[in-house]
Amino acid sequence: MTTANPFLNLDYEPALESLGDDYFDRVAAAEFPQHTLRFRNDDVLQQLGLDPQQISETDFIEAFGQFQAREPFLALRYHGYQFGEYNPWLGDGRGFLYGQIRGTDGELYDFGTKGSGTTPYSRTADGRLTLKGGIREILASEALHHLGVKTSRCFSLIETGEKLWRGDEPSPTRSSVMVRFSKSHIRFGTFERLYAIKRPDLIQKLLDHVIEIYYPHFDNLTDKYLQFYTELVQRTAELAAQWMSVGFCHAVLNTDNMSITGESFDYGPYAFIETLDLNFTPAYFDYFRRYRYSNQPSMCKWNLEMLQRPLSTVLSQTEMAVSLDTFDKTYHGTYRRRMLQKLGLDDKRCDSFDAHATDQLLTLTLDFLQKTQIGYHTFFAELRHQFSSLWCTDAGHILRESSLIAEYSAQLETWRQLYNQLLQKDKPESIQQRLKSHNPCTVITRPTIEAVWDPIAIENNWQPFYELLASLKNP
Ligand SMILES: Nc1ncnc2c1ncn2[C@@H]1O[C@H](COP(=O)(O)OP(=O)(O)OP(=O)(O)O)[C@@H](O)[C@H]1O
Ligand SMILES: [Mg+2]
Repeated sequence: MTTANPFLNLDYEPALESLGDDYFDRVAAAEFPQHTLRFRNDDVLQQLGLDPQQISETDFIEAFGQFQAREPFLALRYHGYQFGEYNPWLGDGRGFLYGQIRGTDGELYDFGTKGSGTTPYSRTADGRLTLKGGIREILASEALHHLGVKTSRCFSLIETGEKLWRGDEPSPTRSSVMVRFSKSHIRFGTFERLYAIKRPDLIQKLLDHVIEIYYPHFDNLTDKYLQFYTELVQRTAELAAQWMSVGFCHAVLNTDNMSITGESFDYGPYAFIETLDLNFTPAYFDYFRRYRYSNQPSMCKWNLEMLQRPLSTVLSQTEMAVSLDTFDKTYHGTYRRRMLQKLGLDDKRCDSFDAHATDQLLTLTLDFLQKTQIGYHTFFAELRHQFSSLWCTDAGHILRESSLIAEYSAQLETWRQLYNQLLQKDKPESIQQRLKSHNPCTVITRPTIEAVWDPIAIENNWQPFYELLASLKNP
């Protein structure tokens, strides 16, 4: 069918569909009573080579709210370990793969929905996404993206005019449908399901597909499966370090929420920390604090270990165990580099000359933030705003003007001396630039999200939300 709607004329590639029906169910989208476009991601349009000026609101609504003139929609099948227990009753219960499309970078991307209606995996639930849930996912993914975290993006959010009932939102609450733009919707749990149903043939076929598309540099190697697992370990360790440094707590690191590309996605009960509280646990239903802030690296590692079971049908578990052992080194290296950048230091130079001093500085900084429980983001924003070249010449000037730390100033003496020593070795302009690019002024802590949700809920005022989004672009 030819149409004027640019979304319907894109060259969708049936990459996953071509694997055959063992991996998904063909489903239909729900019909919604209303369609109001609340968010469109013009950055992503450009990534696809589309001119935002040429794309209208109607184009978005027809394609991603009414789901016109396109098929098949594929609800992907998967299982997963949820809070440590194996759950075979999962799968896309409120979403489907809408289509796969190449970006201008030559990479293949997925459009996947959330809130588009029931599927064979909805169990007793409604297949819907609340408007607030959609807004929270937009804010998380946009914030993380601009903080340099590898993440899925929201492509569109359309309010759909239904009333939904939820235990964790005042109900009835408003409904929406989202389209997400991600590297892949194949999850660790996609492999776990194939292992549970005893289909090693399908595991190998899917693995070949994953390597061909997402790890093509290994495609011709004889040990490509092991190379893939090793790189996935590294990508996941880097992702965990990215979350930890920006103070993000995902909150539901179940294996069905872990991407086979090492990208972050599924922003449900997540929260950014406000202080360096290692036990911070955003999900109220996480009774044992399994997914607390500080446990994220070890949970990612545990998930990678569970993935060894399905992969053991094509790979030696002993070799995978050796690869998994590289997790800690990659995690600590990435975390250290990112934290030094937050302190305005050149992480590369620190590696070569001052490894001991920088490690000590980092330990002192983290100890201070943990003991005092002063604002994590406020502290780093304060470095950004108060920095002056005097800090490089005289330790006494460091944060001297800061009311935030005034009462703790004495505790910071050793820290100041060490910081000054390391700052001396760099140009003030470079330090200032690093402090600026690694420490955002706006962080979407819970109060910040509530502050933009309230005007929407009370008087349908979207302005604060759009302003907050704009501020995330220029952290
Ligand atoms: N409202 C709902 N209706 C139907 N199924 C749901 C609903 N909410 C969650 N599920 C299903 O419950 C399981 C776990 O949900 P989870 O919140 O991790 O994923 P999700 O947020 O729905 O989707 P994604 O992981 O793609 O972001 C999945 O199988 C999901 O499809
Ligand atoms: Mg999920």
